Amino acid sequence: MSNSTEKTWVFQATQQLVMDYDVLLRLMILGDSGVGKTCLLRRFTENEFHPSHISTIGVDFKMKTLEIDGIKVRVQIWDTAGQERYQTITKQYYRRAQGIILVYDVTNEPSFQHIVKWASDVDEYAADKVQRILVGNKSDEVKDRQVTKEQGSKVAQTFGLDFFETSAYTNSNINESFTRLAELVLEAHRKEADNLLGSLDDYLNNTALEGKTGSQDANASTKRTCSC
Ligand SMILES: Nc1nc2c(ncn2[C@@H]2O[C@H](COP(=O)(O)OP(=O)(O)OP(=O)(O)O)[C@@H](O)[C@H]2O)c(=O)[nH]1
Repeated sequence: MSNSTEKTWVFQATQQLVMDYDVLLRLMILGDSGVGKTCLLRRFTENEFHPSHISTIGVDFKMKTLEIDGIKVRVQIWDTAGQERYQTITKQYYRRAQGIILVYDVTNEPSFQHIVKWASDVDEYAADKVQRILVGNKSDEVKDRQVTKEQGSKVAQTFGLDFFETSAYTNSNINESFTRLAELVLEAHRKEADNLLGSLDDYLNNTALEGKTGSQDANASTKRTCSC
């Protein structure tokens, strides 16, 4: 391959990568050790389920692209360790998350009670605008259930969160949960983007008007409008 062909190929490949999505979102999964955070993520990104529990060390992440309202949304999802000893590390990632899934295990009452603690950590360490949903995982475990759907729903209502019961094992409500969180983040940030675009429009309209009324500035305002 000649040098210039190689450069063209690299440019095209890079361009392809760059064009692969419209928006990048950063989501995060929090909850006690063993509630199924890694399994939820693997089911969502790879459609796989692993019956063994290998505790996450620190933070891991996976990516997936979704299409929401015609927008290609690339989601980067951080899977955090539930074990207490990694909390100093994981808390360092909270601030950059735009959306957080708080997970408990419906067969494990203490993991449900700890949701209050996870939610207060989010309040303390995450960004003000962070979007959150509540997930009760392992809904397939009918016999061993300790937390009812109504209890989950009530806590979600108290915190003002959307609520899903999921099963990474049977693939129930997995896409729905992740997609809902991505939608909430998009909504929150779209308002911001719309406001910015609104201000830009106002600015351009005003400078265009100035251009019509004031002869001195006419050229300058036309240039500003064109360069956008
Ligand atoms: N029955 C059932 N088991 C599940 C489900 N999700 C996860 N598990 C099991 O629960 C155990 C823990 O799952 P993990 O995904 O490793 O848990 P985790 O929350 O990532 O744990 P840490 O990394 O220690 O924080 C594993 O044995 C999984 O197979 C589910 O939906 N149904």
